[in-house]
Amino acid sequence: MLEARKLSKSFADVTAVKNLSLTLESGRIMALVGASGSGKSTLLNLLAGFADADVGEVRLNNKRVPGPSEVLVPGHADIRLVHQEYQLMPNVSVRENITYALRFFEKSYRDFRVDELLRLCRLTDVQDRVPRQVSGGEKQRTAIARAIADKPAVLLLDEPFSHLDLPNRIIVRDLLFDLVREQHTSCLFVTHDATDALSIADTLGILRDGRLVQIGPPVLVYRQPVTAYAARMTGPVNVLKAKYLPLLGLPEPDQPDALVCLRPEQLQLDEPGEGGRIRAVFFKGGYSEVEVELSRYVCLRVLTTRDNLRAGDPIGIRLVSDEIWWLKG
Ligand SMILES: Nc1ncnc2c1ncn2[C@@H]1O[C@H](COP(=O)(O)OP(=O)(O)OP(=O)(O)O)[C@@H](O)[C@H]1O
Repeated sequence: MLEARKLSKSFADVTAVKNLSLTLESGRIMALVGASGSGKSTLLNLLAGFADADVGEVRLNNKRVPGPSEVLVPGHADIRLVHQEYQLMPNVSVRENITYALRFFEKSYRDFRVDELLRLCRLTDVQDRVPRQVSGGEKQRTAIARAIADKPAVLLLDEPFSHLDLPNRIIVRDLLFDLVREQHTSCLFVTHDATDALSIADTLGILRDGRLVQIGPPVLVYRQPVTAYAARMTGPVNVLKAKYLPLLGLPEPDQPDALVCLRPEQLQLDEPGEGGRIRAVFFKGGYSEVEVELSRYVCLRVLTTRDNLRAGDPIGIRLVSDEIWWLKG
């Protein structure tokens, strides 16, 4: 179990991580979602023992993870961090990059384990190529294979999906699932895009300005975000003042200036009502996202499978259910 206890870290006048605590259970996947500059990379460096915390500590299975100022070689034997830039050795093959991580093991085990890792990470066919001869997805899987070669307890990943196309994202997602299931590795990854995090993580945290503003099961964070920021970081959303709810057929609220969060799938297109008009239609494949102007001040996003809609068409909107989520800020 990896624990962060009240971690804080500042650089000059910037506090990158503020009083942050979290617990990563073994064999689980945690995702932390945050905008650029929210402290994601700094937190990973603290968790991996590559940066000294100003306050607080990191513990792995109840033992303190020392920072770089306390050890000769920074880092921890049971915690691995895969950087966004992969940091592979450029002049040796994919196979040798992975083998290097096992250089202290006997040759027979090393060969067996490298073959196993190549299979797990779907790299067998490109094992003899050097990094510049493989795709971005293959480079990243090489970095992951190297990181997990000697079965660390914890794998930390910085933006593992951000440079990948959809097929490669699915491969990495499946790889992380297999890792957790077969080797009981704990994974924590940070990302600015919650799309993959929602489907893969057991726990989803929202980072803002170095603080963990919310953490919980992805379904809960998605449906009950505490703030507009948490709502927006977890997917398309309509955030509006409660005083506009009567435009959707709801009664006047007691707190007109409170914010409510309506996911596009909570709304449906309806017969043209009073003044509703389509502002834009974005085709998304299996569905379209439609922006509907209900008034001068209210424009809502709605999902639909209808494909006969055009900007300018009059349209109405109704709520699929009366469940409205009120934001706290
Ligand atoms: N070595 C450093 N010196 C000074 N400031 C730093 C340093 N590293 C990070 N910061 C600052 O700390 C804050 C958090 O940075 P961090 O890189 O952790 O954020 P991030 O969420 O990973 O951002 P991104 O998604 O853009 O990589 C930022 O304001 C950044 O400018």
